[in-house]
Amino acid sequence: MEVFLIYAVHRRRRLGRKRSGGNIVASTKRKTTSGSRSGSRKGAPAKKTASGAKKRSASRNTKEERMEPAIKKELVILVSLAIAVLLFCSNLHWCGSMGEALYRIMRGLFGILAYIVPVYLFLCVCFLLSNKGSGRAVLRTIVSFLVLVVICGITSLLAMKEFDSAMTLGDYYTQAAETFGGGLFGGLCCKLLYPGLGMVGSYVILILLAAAGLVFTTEKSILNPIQKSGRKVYDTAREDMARRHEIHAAKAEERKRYRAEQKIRGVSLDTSVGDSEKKEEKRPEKRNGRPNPKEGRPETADVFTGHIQGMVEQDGTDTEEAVYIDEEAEPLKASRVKRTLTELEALDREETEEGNPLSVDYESARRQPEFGRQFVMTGTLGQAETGGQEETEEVQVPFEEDVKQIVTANGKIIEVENDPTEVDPLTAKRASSGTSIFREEGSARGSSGSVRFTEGQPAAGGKQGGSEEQDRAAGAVQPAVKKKPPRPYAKPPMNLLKQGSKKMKNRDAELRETAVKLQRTLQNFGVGVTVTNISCGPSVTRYELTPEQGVKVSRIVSLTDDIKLNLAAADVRIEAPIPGKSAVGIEVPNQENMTVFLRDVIESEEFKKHPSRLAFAVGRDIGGQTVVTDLARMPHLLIAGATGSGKSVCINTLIMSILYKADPAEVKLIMVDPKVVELSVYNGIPHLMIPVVTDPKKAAGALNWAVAEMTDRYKKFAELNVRDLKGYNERIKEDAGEGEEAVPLPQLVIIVDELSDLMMVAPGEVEDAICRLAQMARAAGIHLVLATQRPSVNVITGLIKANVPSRIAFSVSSGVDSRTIIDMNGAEKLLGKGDMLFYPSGYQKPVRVQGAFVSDEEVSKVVKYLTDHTDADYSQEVESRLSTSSGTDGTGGTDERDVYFADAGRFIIEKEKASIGMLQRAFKVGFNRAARIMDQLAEAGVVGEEEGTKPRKVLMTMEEFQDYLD
Ligand SMILES: Nc1ncnc2c1ncn2[C@@H]1O[C@H](COP(=O)(O)OP(=O)(O)OP(=O)(O)O)[C@@H](O)[C@H]1O
Repeated sequence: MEVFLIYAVHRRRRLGRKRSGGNIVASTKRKTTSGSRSGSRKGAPAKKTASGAKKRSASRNTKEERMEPAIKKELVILVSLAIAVLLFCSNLHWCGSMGEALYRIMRGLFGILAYIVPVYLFLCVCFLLSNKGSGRAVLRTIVSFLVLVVICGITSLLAMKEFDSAMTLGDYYTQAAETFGGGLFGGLCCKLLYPGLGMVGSYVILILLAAAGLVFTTEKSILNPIQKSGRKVYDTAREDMARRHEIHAAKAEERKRYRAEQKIRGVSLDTSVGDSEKKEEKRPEKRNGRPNPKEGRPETADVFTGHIQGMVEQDGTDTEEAVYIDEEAEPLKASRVKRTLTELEALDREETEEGNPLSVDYESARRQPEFGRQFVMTGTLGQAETGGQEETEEVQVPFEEDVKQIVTANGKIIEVENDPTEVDPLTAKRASSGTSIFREEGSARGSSGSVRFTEGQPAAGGKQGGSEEQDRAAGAVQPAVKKKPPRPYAKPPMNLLKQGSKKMKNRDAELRETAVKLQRTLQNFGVGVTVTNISCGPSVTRYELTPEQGVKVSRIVSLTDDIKLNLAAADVRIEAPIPGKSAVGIEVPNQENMTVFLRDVIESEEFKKHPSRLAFAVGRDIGGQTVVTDLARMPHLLIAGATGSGKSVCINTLIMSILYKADPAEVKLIMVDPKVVELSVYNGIPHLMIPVVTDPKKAAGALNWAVAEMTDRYKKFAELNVRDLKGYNERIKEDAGEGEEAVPLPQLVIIVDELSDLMMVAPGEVEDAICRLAQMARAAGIHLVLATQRPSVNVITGLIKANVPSRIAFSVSSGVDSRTIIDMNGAEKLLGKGDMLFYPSGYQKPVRVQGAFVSDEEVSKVVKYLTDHTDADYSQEVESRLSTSSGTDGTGGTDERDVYFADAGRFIIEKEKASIGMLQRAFKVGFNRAARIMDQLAEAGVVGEEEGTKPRKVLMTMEEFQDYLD
């Protein structure tokens, strides 16, 4: 044991000494005291004294041993420093004759480098001392000396004018002591290299040697900094390039924005010289900022990317009124101006050929029946232009909504009888036979004549033109009487809709990370799964998991909350299992939602190639696939979801799909919007059968009309012995004789936004009509789309549900609501904003889809386009039926009061409380009937109006009520 202790102490001392001197001292001291203590314990004082002295001397010896090298080192440093300083001072001639001698030696050996030699020597000494015993340090020092020698050689070469082979090393020594040079060592290098390599070769070799020596001595690469600085230069260049790109893009953006801001600022076809001068003054302001205003007249209307720049010149006078229209922002105007400019070209050509501007006017006016609403303009030309003769002219002036007032260049004012906004200045130009018309809002430049406008018919063919010519010959104004043929349906252009960005963010890493997390989370709970597939949709990503053998699917479902917690997801929906796959789907919301723009879906092949006129661009599914369905096959659709979940947007996409796919002759729409604000925007489109119905009472009438129409259609089908609308339309086409035109029956879509409002007003009637339609209308080509915010059983009754097989569930607040809509949970986990469960008839399970998005602005643009290009074609028959049915819908009239009306009134007055539930219980009636009775009581003034959740006020006493009944 003792042996072991001694060994341990000894070892510690050795270790301590290795680590640091201080520690060694401490351990030695400890050892000494412990030794003395043990000695005293043994009780041998003499022995103790002797051994103590021995040990003290031993310790002193050790101390000395240890101190010696340190002092030596210090001494060496001090001495070398002294020598270095002495040499340095000698170089500066401060050290007398001895210093001079040293200086001469150093100059003789190293030449001009003698000044750095003292410093070099001192550094070498320090370096060698601190790396004592290291062979490599010695080698590096030697190499550094060689580097010094090589530098001396370079200095010699620099100092040398011509190489003198006769010079000895002694000459170099003495010469360098007096002049600039590399000294003896420099001379040695020159003598060795110069004869063989010449000046350049010697330089190259010496520089390379110096570089190599420096690299070896310093152990630092000299190429690294070069590389680094090269990279720096490259990076700076790249940054510069990127900045230039940015600036360029910003400029391009700015130019684009500027063009987009351009509107038609006016089109001047002025020809008078005086006016052209005035315009000269205006020009700089109008041109300001425009890109390259052209001079002279272009051959054709100049069309460049997204813009049209037209320039019109008359009688050789450059009027330089350019037309700037953003084709994207104002496609209607753009196309109109394009057309008008082409016509003007043709007109001017004809003017040149025939020299008769007036006849050209009529010809060109006749050539454009597509402007639709047209006017016959008659007027008297001013004296100045006609040379004192008064002339009456007629011209077809197409519709142009922006023009407020028209004043001819010569100061004529055109009075517009109908609506002054319906005049196109470009076409009006023709009226003044070569003189121009200048548009200026609210200003007139004197008047010497007037032009009167009367609403007329569009010129149709040569017949009309002929009569106009006769009229002109007679100088009389004849309003046209021919019935206006309907304008053909012009499908709205695609650029009215917004396009989504095609760029997809690379989310691979994120998806993989989530998949690993998901797998690990389930494994932590003892559920072994493997993620086999990931489908990344616009708003949700589905991870498909394959459970290991023996894992129950229900265990995965029960871990929903833990998955949510571990993935930090707002909500996850588990589809266990995915229909048709042996996998469980876990749907995790994306961090960033991607909007699916309607245009992208409408432009997809699926939609374009869809044969049905009722193709409905629904959106994109979880795999990013476009979902397009056929409303005719659904055949009725129920859309339900909480407020703000995306129902109205969905209805808008459905309507827009129809507008982009079907002609009004093929599909007609009836829209019911008790909320007033949602669908009223569509008023005026040619597909509408009647203006959007906003009165819930009329809505019941509209549904009843649809039932009557359905019955009527079935009768027609029976007459022709066909089964459905398709068969009927084919048959009448076949049966139509030559020259006869078959009028096919259109498909009819009835859209109700907010069914609950209708159910409140006329529950029985609405439910009956809906059920009858839902049961039978498919073959008659009548389809229902019902939307509601309240997925309660009072609104979506069992009957309605049974007869409306296709459903779309948007986000709802509870599983109960979800079950009311799609008979299963799931919609409560949706994210809102168009995230839907799409469950058309024929599907086994609902499919999660991100609905297409169309904004209100896009809808307004499309509607405006349609109202501008086609006429609304409302059915007078349906309208008149609705207006007569609104008062007798069976809910409000006193004749149709419920049999319980009087009893219910008395009951409520007695209880002094008016609640539908109370009536239900007291009279054992259903909610709808009780609500109807309550409405009748409110109408009679027995109870007040609904006040949200508060009960209605009771307003009559029993006597008053009795008086009322009497
Ligand atoms: N498919 C979609 N893509 C992106 N955002 C959508 C989508 N559908 C709806 N939204 C967003 O949700 C908002 C509300 O949508 P919407 O007006 O259709 O809800 P709603 O269910 O009709 O509400 P309410 O019943 O109160 O009228 C929209 O303004 C839009 O910002």
